[in-house]
Amino acid sequence: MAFDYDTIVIGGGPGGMAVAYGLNKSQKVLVIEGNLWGGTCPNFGCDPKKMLYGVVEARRQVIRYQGSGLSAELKVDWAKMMAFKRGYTEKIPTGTEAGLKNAHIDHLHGVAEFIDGHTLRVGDQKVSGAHIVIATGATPTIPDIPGKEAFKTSTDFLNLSNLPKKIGFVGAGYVAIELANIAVEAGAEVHIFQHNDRLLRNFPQKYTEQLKAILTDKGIHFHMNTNVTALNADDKQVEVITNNGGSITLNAIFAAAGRRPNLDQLNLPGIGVAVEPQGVKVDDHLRTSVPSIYAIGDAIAKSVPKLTPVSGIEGRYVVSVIAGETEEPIHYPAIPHIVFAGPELAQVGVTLDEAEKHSEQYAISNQSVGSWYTYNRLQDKTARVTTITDKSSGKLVGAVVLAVNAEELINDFSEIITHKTSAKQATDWTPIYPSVTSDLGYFY
Ligand SMILES: Cc1cc2nc3c(=O)[nH]c(=O)nc-3n(C[C@H](O)[C@H](O)[C@H](O)COP(=O)(O)OP(=O)(O)OC[C@H]3O[C@@H](n4cnc5c(N)ncnc54)[C@H](O)[C@@H]3O)c2cc1C
Ligand SMILES: NC(=O)c1ccc[n+]([C@@H]2O[C@H](COP(=O)([O-])OP(=O)(O)OC[C@H]3O[C@@H](n4cnc5c(N)ncnc54)[C@H](O)[C@@H]3O)[C@@H](O)[C@H]2O)c1
Repeated sequence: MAFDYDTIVIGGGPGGMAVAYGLNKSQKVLVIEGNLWGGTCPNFGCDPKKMLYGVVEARRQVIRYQGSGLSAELKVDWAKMMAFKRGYTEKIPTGTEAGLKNAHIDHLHGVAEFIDGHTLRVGDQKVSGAHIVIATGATPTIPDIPGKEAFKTSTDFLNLSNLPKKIGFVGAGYVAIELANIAVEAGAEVHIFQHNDRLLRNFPQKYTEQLKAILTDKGIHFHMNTNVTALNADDKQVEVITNNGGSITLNAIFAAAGRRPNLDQLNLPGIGVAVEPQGVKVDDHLRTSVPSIYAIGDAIAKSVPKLTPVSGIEGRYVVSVIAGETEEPIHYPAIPHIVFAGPELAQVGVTLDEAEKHSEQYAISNQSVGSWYTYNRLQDKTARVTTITDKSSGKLVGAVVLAVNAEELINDFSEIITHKTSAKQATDWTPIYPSVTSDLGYFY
């Protein structure tokens, strides 16, 4: 049977793009995008978030240096900071589309819906492919409570033209903590409502409690064990009603209670693709229950974190499966994850909980490093690093870092873990001195 395309990709985010560019060399490929070319990460996720984070962190670093040679009092100009962000994001959709044109990859703007395992409807067009890859990402979950129409999302936050005076977040995960930190540093009164007593559940509690204390010192109000039960909004303000009988009036409330896969418009039940609450069900070759259809990225149910690099790994893996280059199941390297909260909290590999449970197998080294040269230089007094080594091999298998520049050390640790580097190999070279990497030898 002849199809219009060898492979059709639904979703023009990091996952979908990895598939399109990977297969384009050998196949006729089509990418379909229903919203902004480039997807969540560069338009309303990682990249714009980190541009705002960079500005507020620069101000915070000046505060850390008070008494060490800097004394300026800096204020965040929200409108100018947003203009800086827009200078980047406004070019993303057209730039991404231009990249597809230059690479001669066919692309279609519109929302795709399955007709059968090989055919899609996009508006009034029908297109068919020998393979179809679902790379549709995820979208914020809106808590189902009376007045829920008043909820704004992370996308709205990253587009706010003015910073509201008093704002709240429902949830205490990555999105809430990162955006709350930006808002409080920029001068807002910030409230976080979390239904249990745990923030950032994917990180060790000892570290999240330390981060919570730091963020509380910055002025964030944590309302733990608190359910938001209703919202009562007018044009200017929103009354947030909670289960413990209280209420607080804010100028904006953001839903940051997780993200759900974008599957509603695909007609997956209609064509027999199995779905779980966390996303499309896939096997260890990222095949769905319909053999011609694969799924990747934030749209799938999986145990690894839903992050941009993971969507990329899965996209490149599906390329090799579809191209017939591998029959091996997908193998994930050690995947670092981080919350950019000034300081940054990052983790990779075997978790601290796991290491504590299996003390016969793992050795844990927990060090307060605030007085080390690298962290003292930055006046990062609360910096802390935990390394986890396998007792039998002596090799590093996990790490947690809380520091203003945790992204750097965690990247080093990830590389060491991924390549199963021995302590000798890890330190048998000459990094720049002084630098984060030149400290590696002290962790062994
Ligand atoms: C505020 C925020 C901050 C983040 N920060 C980080 C970070 O610092 N680091 C990190 O690694 N990750 C971060 N993430 C997560 C990261 O953005 C995602 O993991 C990543 O974008 C997933 O890529 P994807 O290709 O799977 O999906 P997406 O990037 O979501 O792309 C999917 C695309 O599919 C399109 N689509 C959906 N349904 C259809 C349809 N039926 N037809 C056609 N097109 C469709 C969507 O419009 C979208 O453009 C952040 C996310 C958010 C929200
Ligand atoms: N730095 C990063 O890499 C980064 C940044 C932002 C987002 N992300 C990605 O986006 C995903 C979504 O982030 P997120 O923060 O929305 O989700 P999350 O799953 O990290 O956190 C959701 C939080 O909301 C809480 N919650 C759920 N329902 C609630 C309710 N009704 N009331 C109060 N609290 C409630 C949960 O207990 C949890 O603490 C992340 O899992 C991650 O994959 C990554």
